[in-house]
Amino acid sequence: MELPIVCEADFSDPSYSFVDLDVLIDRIAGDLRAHGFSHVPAALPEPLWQALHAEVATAPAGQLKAASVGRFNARVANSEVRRDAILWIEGASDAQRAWMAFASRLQVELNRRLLLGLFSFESHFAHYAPGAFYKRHLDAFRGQANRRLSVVAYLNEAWSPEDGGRLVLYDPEHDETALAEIQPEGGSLVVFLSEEFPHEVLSASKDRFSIAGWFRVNSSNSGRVDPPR
Ligand SMILES: O=C(O)CCC(=O)C(=O)O
Ligand SMILES: [Fe+2]
Repeated sequence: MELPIVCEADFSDPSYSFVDLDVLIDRIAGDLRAHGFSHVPAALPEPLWQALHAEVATAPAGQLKAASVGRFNARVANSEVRRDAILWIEGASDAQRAWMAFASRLQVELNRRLLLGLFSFESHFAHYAPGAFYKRHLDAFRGQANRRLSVVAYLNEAWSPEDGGRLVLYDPEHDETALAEIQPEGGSLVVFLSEEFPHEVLSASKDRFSIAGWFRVNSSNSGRVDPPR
């Protein structure tokens, strides 16, 4: 589930490659530096997000599991908090490997530019059936967690404002203030500091598909001071 990045081999269909990856990563890094979050519409190549959409939308019944909340052995399904169903991405297809190769590149480049110390990446498909939501939450608990950066990619064709399903990002200082309300349009990408931004997923009137992922720092080092000389 949690895979240290070991290589950047490109296994994938050439139509999955990013045309201007450096420009995209520069933009994400600049936004993170200035605001702590980034929203880039039409970030992913269309053939890639469409292939990912096809995988999750046609997954055999029962492959996606009710998502849970809480940490470690306290994890429980809690349908009052979230109602999505998830499937972990572990490289089962060219499209999954292309997504993971993108995440790997993002990890390396953001570490280089922002010194975030990102160490590993995990991500899952998510399906929000009509009416499903994810109430306001933080992806990491300040001080304890090793989730440092959250990434969400949307996989929905022809989404319109009336369909609902927006991601609302709240201001870390005034958590009644919405900083951004993001439509889950296919190919768009949202990246934000996991410990900083409370956020929620509003219910939608149709099926909503996405990928949610997290970069972690190395838990065996986090919070430790340097050893004495
Ligand atoms: O799908 C989204 O817009 C965000 C999902 C989310 O917040 C999560 O899975 O933690
Ligand atoms: Fe979240």
